[in-house]
Amino acid sequence: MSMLLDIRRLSVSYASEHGPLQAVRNIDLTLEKGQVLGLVGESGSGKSTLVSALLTLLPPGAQASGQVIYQGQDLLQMSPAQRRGLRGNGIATVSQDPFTALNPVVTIGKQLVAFQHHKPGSKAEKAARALAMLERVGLSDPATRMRQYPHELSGGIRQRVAIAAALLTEPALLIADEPTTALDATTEMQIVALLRESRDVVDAAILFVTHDLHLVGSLCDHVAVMYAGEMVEAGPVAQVFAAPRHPYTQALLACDPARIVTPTRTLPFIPGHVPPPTAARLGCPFQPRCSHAFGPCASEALPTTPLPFGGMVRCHKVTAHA
Ligand SMILES: Nc1ncnc2c1ncn2[C@@H]1O[C@H](COP(=O)(O)OP(=O)(O)OP(=O)(O)O)[C@@H](O)[C@H]1O
Ligand code: NI
Repeated sequence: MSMLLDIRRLSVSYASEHGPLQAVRNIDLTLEKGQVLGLVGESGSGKSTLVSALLTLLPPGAQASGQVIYQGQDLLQMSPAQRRGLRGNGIATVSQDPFTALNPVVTIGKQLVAFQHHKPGSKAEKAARALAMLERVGLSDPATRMRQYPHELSGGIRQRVAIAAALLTEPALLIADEPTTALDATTEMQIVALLRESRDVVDAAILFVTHDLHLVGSLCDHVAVMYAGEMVEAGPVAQVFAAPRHPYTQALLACDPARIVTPTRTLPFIPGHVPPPTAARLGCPFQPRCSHAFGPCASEALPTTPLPFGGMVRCHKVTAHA
């Protein structure tokens, strides 16, 4: 497999009255062609900030440093024009709220044709492709859907249309940031199944952002775990789920409702709080909540330990026992 995305020492800070908010801290992350990577972490861990940085969509006042190398080019160094070209032709996104991707006053059909603006072919050919794609994402009566407006569709159908729109651009990277949060559990599983199939429709890598480890298990082959802006563990899902090394990953897995009794849609619960992004940081961010914490955890910079099958973990306890 070849490298598609190579994030190196990425840090992002937002400006605030109380000084800079360090939302993403020194993250290394890679994504290979064809991989489906789940990015997990509790609310506020910096997942969406990382996604905004790699889409170069950070708000004014935010600062990113490091490198985001996509198909050999550093996105952080590209001109806005270069990035626009790329976004239409390489990276596609599906967000939590498909309304943000769809224009409320234009029919679905017209929008799906417009999404292909940089692709060759006549309008009629593009409309035919749109129709076929709507069928492919599992919509009944796609011809009627083409004539409808976004508000005429249910949330689940809108999300399918948004995925169809993304796939029509034939992306090499599909980024889905909590695409199922607004949906009921049944529709959620249907959308996850659809995303799983999408990797065959186009030859895309998928970055799937969620706080739900259960969804990661059913969709992803790799997982990266963030905590308070830092990457704490990453690796193939099979390895990480079978033998999580970081106490935070262990706690998240232990809290996964699907692994306990009947699945619920509540967030995992670990006692304590995520440190605020304003805090100056020494040692491990999880230390105050960690039952395994010892000497160096509160004061010494986190070591990175490589794991078999390309994984890694950042934990003093792991290094001490290595
Ligand atoms: N535009 C912004 N300005 C200032 N601070 C921000 C901004 N966006 C996010 N933050 C802060 O950055 C930190 C990381 O937020 P982010 O949204 O990236 O986390 P997340 O992991 O995506 O959380 P969630 O699961 O809730 O979506 C949080 O402390 C958040 O309050
Ligand atoms: Ni988010």
